[in-house]
Amino acid sequence: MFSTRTYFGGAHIAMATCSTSSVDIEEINNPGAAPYGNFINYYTFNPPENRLSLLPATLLQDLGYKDGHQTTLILDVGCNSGELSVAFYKHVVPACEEESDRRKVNLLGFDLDEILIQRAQQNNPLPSSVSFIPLDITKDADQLQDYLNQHSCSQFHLCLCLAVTMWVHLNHGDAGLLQLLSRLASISQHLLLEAQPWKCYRSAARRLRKLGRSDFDHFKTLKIRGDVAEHAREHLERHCGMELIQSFGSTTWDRKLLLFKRR
Ligand SMILES: C[S@@+](CC[C@H](N)C(=O)[O-])C[C@H]1O[C@@H](n2cnc3c(N)ncnc32)[C@H](O)[C@@H]1O
Repeated sequence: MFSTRTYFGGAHIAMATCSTSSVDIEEINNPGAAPYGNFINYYTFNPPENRLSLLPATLLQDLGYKDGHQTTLILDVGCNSGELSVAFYKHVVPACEEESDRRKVNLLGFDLDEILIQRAQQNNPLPSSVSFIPLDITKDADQLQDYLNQHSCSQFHLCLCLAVTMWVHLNHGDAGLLQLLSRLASISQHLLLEAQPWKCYRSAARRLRKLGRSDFDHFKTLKIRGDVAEHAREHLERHCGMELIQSFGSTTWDRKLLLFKRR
């Protein structure tokens, strides 16, 4: 196992070393430097707009969460330094809305990397609506239940799980990936999922070997491989009571944004 944050000569390899335009951060970054995908400079390579441009600003209304009738809770899994969390919030809750309406939409972001969470907390421009906590989703999720209880809700209305699945999969194996999906499905009405494609796994493992470090704990024994997003869809639909309701197309990194809904 890796310690949560170990740096080996900087967290990224220069983009100039990459020859194809579709190469993405999980391929160009040094996984030895950020073995959980906890890159310190993630948003310099993957600005929030890359994904937000695919999502309608009316997403919450489209899902039936409108007119401030109820508290709407959003969960951001593996939120890194919080830039996408805040940008997503601003994207779906326009600034022109009354402050009271903004308060009715609350976003909780969490990440296992405490330093990234400190940065997210320090730079948070919307502390009355957006909050960040350190949490490893593969361990204990009591804090998520506490948050739901505080807001008198049984589930998050929308859960974002963007560019996290590969890191849980590589570090915790097939069982860890399926547990993650099951756990998120059990606490969410809607789940927006961006799973990294298999080519990113190969690149992450290759980079680690180049550093002379042992492989990710589970890479060679993974049975879930190939079309990971399709495997995730199957698991969510067959075992978690969710259904795919929309695909928002592919990002510039060739990743789909899949929206699931509790049946
Ligand atoms: C590639 S970044 C993606 C950040 C953000 N979700 C986005 O898409 O912009 C992956 C993040 O997942 C976090 N992460 C990985 N495994 C995690 C776990 N078990 N629990 C919580 N966060 C985790 C990493 O620390 C990292 O910040």
